[in-house]
Parts: sequence; C-alpha cells; structure tokens
Amino acid sequence: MSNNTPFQVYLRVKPLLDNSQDTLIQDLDEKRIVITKQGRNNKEFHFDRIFNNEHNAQIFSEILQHNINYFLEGYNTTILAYGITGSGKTHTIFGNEKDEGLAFQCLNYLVEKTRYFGQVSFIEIYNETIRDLLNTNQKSLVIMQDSQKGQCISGVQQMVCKNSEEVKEILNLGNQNRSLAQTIYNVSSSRSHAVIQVNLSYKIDNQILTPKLFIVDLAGSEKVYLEQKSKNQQEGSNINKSLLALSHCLTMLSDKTKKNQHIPYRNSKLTRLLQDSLGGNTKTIMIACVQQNKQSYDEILNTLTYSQRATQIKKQVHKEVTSVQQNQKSEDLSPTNESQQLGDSSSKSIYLTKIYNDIYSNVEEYFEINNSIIEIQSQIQANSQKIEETQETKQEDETYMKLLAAQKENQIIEKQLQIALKTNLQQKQILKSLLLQITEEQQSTINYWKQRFADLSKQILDMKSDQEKSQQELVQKDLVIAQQKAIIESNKLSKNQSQYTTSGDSDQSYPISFSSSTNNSQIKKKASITQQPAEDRHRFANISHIKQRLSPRERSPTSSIFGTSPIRSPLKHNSIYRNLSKNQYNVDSISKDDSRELSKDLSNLSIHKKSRLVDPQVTTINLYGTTYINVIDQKENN
Ligand SMILES: Nc1ncnc2c1ncn2[C@@H]1O[C@H](COP(=O)(O)OP(=O)(O)OP(=O)(O)O)[C@@H](O)[C@H]1O
Repeated sequence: MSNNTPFQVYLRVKPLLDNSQDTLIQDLDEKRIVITKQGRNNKEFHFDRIFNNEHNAQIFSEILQHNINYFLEGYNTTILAYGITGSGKTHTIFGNEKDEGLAFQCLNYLVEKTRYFGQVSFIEIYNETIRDLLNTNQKSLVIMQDSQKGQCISGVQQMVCKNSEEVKEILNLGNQNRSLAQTIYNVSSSRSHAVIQVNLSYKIDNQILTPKLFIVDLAGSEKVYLEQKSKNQQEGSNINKSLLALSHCLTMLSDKTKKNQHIPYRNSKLTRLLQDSLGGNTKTIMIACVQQNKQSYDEILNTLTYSQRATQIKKQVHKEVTSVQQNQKSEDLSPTNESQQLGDSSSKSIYLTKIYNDIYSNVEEYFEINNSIIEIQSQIQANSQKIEETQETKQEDETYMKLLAAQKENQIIEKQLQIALKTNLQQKQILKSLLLQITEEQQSTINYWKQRFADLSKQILDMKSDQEKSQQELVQKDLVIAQQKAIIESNKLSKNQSQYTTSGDSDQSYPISFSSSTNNSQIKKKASITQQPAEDRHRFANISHIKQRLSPRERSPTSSIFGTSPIRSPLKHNSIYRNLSKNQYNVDSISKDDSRELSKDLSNLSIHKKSRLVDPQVTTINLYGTTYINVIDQKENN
C-alpha cells in the first residue's frame, strides 16, 4: 500500500494483552473501526490504515518505507506517535529486541539504502525544556531560526551512523539517558516528548538537498495532566501546552476555510521545532495509538476524533532544495541573479517559494511577537490583579488576622503595663511617706517610753535608797536595843556570878564577834556561851551575824557574800541566789522557786536548831518580817 498524501494518519490498536479485559471495539478492519459503550451510540472512524496485530517491521514496510524514500529524494518527513499513556506509542517508535521500533527501522533503512546518510540527534522536551539525550553535559538547548536550515536546535549533539549497529547504539544511548533523566527528575516517559531528528544534506544535479526527518514519541495525551496539581500542574500544563499547540496547529492546517492564516507554531517548543515539518514543505505521518479496554473509552474516543480530524489536513509539499551557489554565498542572491543562475522555470519557482516563505516567516514572526506582547500585557494585568487579590486575601488571611489581633493585643497590654508602672511608682512614693510617718511615730513612742523608763528607774532608785536608809535606821535601833539588852544581861550575869553547866547539850560554842565600830566599839570581848536557853542562843547568833552584816563598808566590795566576808547589806530571801554546790545564796537573781526552797530551808533550820542539830555555819535572823541569812565558810571558820 502506498499513500503519498502530505498528511497521512494511521491507527494502531494495541492488542488485548490480558484476555480477561473487555474490548470496546465493535468492529474493526484495515480502514474502519467502530467502538461501543453501553448507553452510547456506536462511533465509527476511518483511517488510511488501521493496524492491530502487526509488528513494527510490517508497519514500517507498509506505510513508512516509501515515505523514507521520499525523504531521500529531498522531502521533509515527520513521523508522530500520538495517543494516551500505555496505548503503545513508545512500543511503536522504539519497540524491543524482538520487534525493533519504527525509529530503528527508518534509520537502518537509510543506512542500508544510501551512503548519503546524515546526522542524527536525539532530544527530549520536558516542561518546555529541551534536553540532549546524546550529550547529557548539555543542560538545556535552544531552538534557533537559521536562514539556511530553518528551525534548528543550537548546540545539539549530532552523530553519524554507518551501519545498523551504530543506529542501535545511538538509539540505546538516547533511551538510556532518557530513563536516567526520568529517574533523576522522577518523570515517566509518558510526560515527555522524545524527538529523533535526521538531517540529510546531499548534492544532486547541481542542487543541495537538505531534507529533515523527525520521529516523535509524544507524551501521553490524556487529560489527566490537566488535573494534576502543585508541581505537576505546571508540568501537566506544559505538556498540555505542547500538545494543545500541536492540536491547534493541526486543526488550523486541516481547516480549508482558514487557508493562509497565521499558524501559532511558536506557542510551544514542540510546534516550533516541528514548524517546518507540520505545515510547511513536509510529509507528515501520524500514527494514532489506542488501547481497546472499555475503561479507557473516553480517552480513546478523544484520540480517534482528534486523529480523524488530522486526516483533513491538505498541503502541498516539495523537495527541500538549496542551490549550491545559494549555499556558498547567500549575499549574492537576488531575483535577477538567482533567475539567471538557475536558468529554468523550476528553479525560479523554488526561488520564489523561498522568498515567499521568508516573507511569510517574517510576517508570521511579527504576528507572533505581537501576540506575545499582547499575552505579556494581559499577563501583567492578570498579575496586577493577582497582586491586588493576594493583598486582599492576605488581609483576609486567618494568620494575618491573628497577627493583627496579636499586635493590637500587644499594644493594649503595653498601655496597661505603662499604667501599671505609673501606678506602681505612685504607690511606692505613698508607701515611702507612710513608712516615714510610721518611723517618726515609732521614734517618738520609743523616746516617750525611754523617758518614762528613765523616770521610773530614777523613782525606783530613790525609793530604794529611801528604803535602805529606813532599814539602816531600824537596824541601828535594833542594835541599840540589843546592846542595851546585852548590857542588862551582862549586868545580871555579873550580879548573880553564877556558872552554868549543861549535860546532853552540844558543847559547841558560838564565837561572836562584834566588829561593828559604829555603835558598840566599846564592847569587844569574846563570849563563850555554853549554857544558854536555846531561844536566847539562837537570838544571839542572829544578832552576831547581823553585826557581821553591818560590819564596816571598807570591806572589799568585790568579796563574795558567801565567802568568808560577811554580807554587806541585809538580804531579802526573795532576792537571794542559791549556790547549791556550796549551799550558798546570792543576791539579785533568785527565782520564786528558790525563794520558796530557801523559806523551807529556813524553817527546817529552826527545827534543827530545836533538836540541836543546827548547822553552826548557817545562821538566820528574822527582823520585821524579813529573813536574813549568813553562811560562814568552813575553811575560813576553821
Ligand atoms: N502493539 C503492541 N504489542 C504488544 N505490546 C504492546 C503493544 N503496544 C504496547 N505494548 C505494551 O504495552 C505497554 C505500554 O506500551 P507503551 O509503553 O508503548 O505505551 P506508551 O503509549 O508509550 O505509554 P507512555 O505514554 O506511558 O510512554 C508496554 O509494555 C508495551 O510493551
């Protein structure tokens, strides 16, 4: 079968690999397919040729071989594999070891057929970025408009194949790099367009022929890309952009009513690269790939509708010829020169076509740039709107509102803090003045009580000295009485001149020493009392001690009242300290209990005395309700 039309559309139906799946194909032959779905009308489509179970080699020989022959004659040729993911596009273009794809079939045929085999490049378009699959060092490639070559990729790696092994090597290298890139960028083959380009350049009859062959494995055409979000949204839109641009270009090319209108090839990298191969001087072969499982009905329907429309594309193609002279020195080209040089009507026609193409290209470029400007302007406008919206949104944004609320709250809190600090300061001052007042009052109270204490102390001292005076007076009187009594007694004794002896009584004598020099200085004798009524002896003893107490003040003031020195002042029992170890008493620090103890001792003493067991070293006397005591140190006494 040989189809020589400039735009050929073929259908390849992928065989059901899993027999358990239901097919949507109602009817299928070499040119006609009918698909069915429950609840919908059957859909019928017609193609130049429909393949189902054929191998790639068969497809090549049936529909591509003669096209490659045309390519060798100088016609630009483009082979597109179109369809949704999994429909068999990659299988069709690259195949496998058992069934080599159409790319290998074409290149291998070129190698076998002619020695004029050209240069091969292998690129991938992903997210509107061109990657060189034969030279991974090249990061991103750019499409340039060359006055001689037309649309071309600047800096792309081009390799020459001399045999089928080298063809395989190139294809394998490209596919390996594609897989590697897909792994690195986490991209599946369905999201990128793989493009093999072959540039031929050969001379026939004073003519240089420069045809281009494109073999393209397109990205999956399903609308799922449109629905992808976030990062994939851009990726999807880019893929969609390329496919939409391709679809748009093909639709315009197929529309007879819109002849000679501007075709927007520049809308995507893919259409720009294929610009010369789609609308211009090119034979285009589209192989639409479809699955036949019922689940993919809608996508398959889209593919069939789209590719059927492409069959309407009608265009005139001619050989891509560049004259030797033109190639050598393009500046010399002018209608006259060119006509003269070419010298025949055919050459004139080629020359005019080229001029027309250049003019058309320039006009096209102008419109495209104009469109781009309009697009950019609308983009700026849209962005401005977005900025405004963003600002509005920002204000409505919950977090922003929270932030504002927090800021307001902060301001209120700061004000409160300032007020609190001020109040605190005022309170501090008030407190300070209050404390000052209190201190002053306290001071005056303290002063008052100090003064009062001083007055009372003075009163007490006065009273004490008064008391001492009166007591001294009383003692003096008692002494006088005692002296008078002693005189009377001595008189009585001397009168009676009698001696007393006692039996059973203690022979202990009481040494009485009258050392006072105040009132009885003349009486200085040592009396030895052996026989005396107990009561009187007791009285005597007491008196003697009183005398000792009232002994001269010249005695050392530091001498202990409990030592050998007699007590300097009369002692009140309630002001006597009891030294338990020495059985002594001290002044000024006796407790009530000691006082009671002392009273008890004193009463015992009187009992002892009655039974003549009285301690001779302890003597007491009771004068005017006050008990006096004297303790004589044994050492001293001895
Ligand atoms: N005609 C066929 N005969 C046998 N197996 C096929 C055929 N077409 C496709 N396949 C198999 O189906 C699977 C998917 O095919 P393929 O990868 O070519 O789909 P695709 O359209 O290129 O998908 P993607 O867009 O994801 O790259 C592969 O395993 C492939 O070998």
